[in-house]
Amino acid sequence: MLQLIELCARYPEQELCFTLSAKAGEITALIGPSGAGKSTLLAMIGGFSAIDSGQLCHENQSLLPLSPAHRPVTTLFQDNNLFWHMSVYQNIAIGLSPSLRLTTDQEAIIVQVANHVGISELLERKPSSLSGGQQQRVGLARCLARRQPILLLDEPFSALDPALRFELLDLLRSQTNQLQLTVLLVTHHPDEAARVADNIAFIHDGRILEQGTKELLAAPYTQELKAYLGWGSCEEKA
Ligand SMILES: Nc1ncnc2c1ncn2[C@@H]1O[C@H](COP(=O)(O)OP(=O)(O)OP(=O)(O)O)[C@@H](O)[C@H]1O
Repeated sequence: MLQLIELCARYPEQELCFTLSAKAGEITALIGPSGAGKSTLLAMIGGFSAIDSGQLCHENQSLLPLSPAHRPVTTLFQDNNLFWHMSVYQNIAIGLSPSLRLTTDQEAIIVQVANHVGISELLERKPSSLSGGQQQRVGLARCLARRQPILLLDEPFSALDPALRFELLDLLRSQTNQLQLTVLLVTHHPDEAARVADNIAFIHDGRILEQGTKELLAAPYTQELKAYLGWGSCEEKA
């Protein structure tokens, strides 16, 4: 279980404070308007953003004393940080060993993960020769190969067309179940949250204003979530 208890960061413009629990094998979607604090929340968990107070625990151990490299966390961004001069295989390998010197076990992990995400045929190619969807599969493979229990995704598939987005979300869903990952997914698409998330947290002005299952999207409680979803007065009355 990943637990955030009043985990706060204070900036001159805004205070962000989050209380959230996320279980292994589950996807929590973080939705909310631009500037609400979604990406900063992921950065706080990953250790890339300052924390002023509160608790951050995984399996009852505090992550706060740990540097980013030592946290049980891996992150995938929309810009997947692939290295263009390296092969797909090397791009996955670098997530396991910066020197690219791999053990036999690590080599086996790469082959297995490539198979799971459907890029076995692409391992010798360079990322520049791949489609956007294939590149994001490689980025996801790099994250999965690291075998970290917490996977953070910041709008990873936003640039893809809807069919491809859903295909990759379904892949994420199956890998979350299979590897019992704890997944936090930032998305600007409520339809993505509805498709794959076990839980949805609506973030507004640095706080989680509402959370629940996907029913939240059909029956929002606060005016802020209604406004975010684009509900007008007609829908509210219906
Ligand atoms: N390093 C920082 N310095 C100052 N303010 C910061 C810093 N990091 C985050 N913030 C504050 O946190 C707010 C939330 O930003 P964040 O990028 O997390 O929002 P977001 O919900 O991910 O937005 P978007 O959907 O547009 O990516 C910012 O508007 C800013 O007030």
